[in-house]
Amino acid sequence: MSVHAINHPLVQHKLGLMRAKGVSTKQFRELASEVAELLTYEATQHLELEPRTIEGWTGERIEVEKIKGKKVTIVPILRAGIGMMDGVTNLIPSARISVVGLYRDEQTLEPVPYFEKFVSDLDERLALVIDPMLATGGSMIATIEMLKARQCREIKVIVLVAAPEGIERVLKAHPEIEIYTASVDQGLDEHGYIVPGLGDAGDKIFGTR
Ligand SMILES: O=P(O)(O)OC[C@H]1O[C@H](OP(=O)(O)OP(=O)(O)O)[C@H](O)[C@@H]1O
Ligand SMILES: O=c1cc[nH]c(=O)[nH]1
Ligand SMILES: [Mg+2]
Repeated sequence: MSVHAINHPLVQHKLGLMRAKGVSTKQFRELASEVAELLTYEATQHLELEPRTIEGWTGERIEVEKIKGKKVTIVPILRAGIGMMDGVTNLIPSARISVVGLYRDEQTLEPVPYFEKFVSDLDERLALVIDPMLATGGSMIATIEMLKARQCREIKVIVLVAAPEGIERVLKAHPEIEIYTASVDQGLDEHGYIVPGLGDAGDKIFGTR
């Protein structure tokens, strides 16, 4: 299955608080981070482990497990993806951060790239792309293509809310991608906003407008 809608009660409760008219910047930002943390827990459940021998508390050698391979890279899509960073790094504190800057042109709804900075060795890392909103899917597809162009082979997407249109478009272009979300909403309005959605997540996280 490629879309994982996480119905955990804490996720649903927190997402419900985010949808309220008049939610404050502080509340929205805190909730975005908390939901991101819970979704990260789900998205990382298949990370491979490998055994490691350490000296245990008695002084005996014991075998424990550690996550295999190179450190995960988190890929926030600017701006709004930054609002999920604290939650994700709470769970994966040693992750490496790659940053993609994209905004969606308000008329064409096409993604406009303006920044990129990737960590090394993307071919050996799991990339967790984070953005609160998957609407038409344009921004996410552009990001996935930037990662694939750098030989990244394992990509998972974490979004707070997704529209069915965006999911379909991402999976048509990149069928192997796993999408983790707190909600698959009804669809898009005439301006490309998700309904019922969260409104403009970037504005709410940054306190703009
Ligand atoms: O699926 P799409 O149709 O591409 O839309 C989703 C994108 O739109 C929003 O960003 P926005 O362009 O508002 O930029 P911002 O984060 O700077 O506010 C959102 O955070 C996604 O990146
Ligand atoms: O509903 C939407 C769609 C795109 N970007 C947002 O911030 N919200
Ligand atoms: Mg925005």
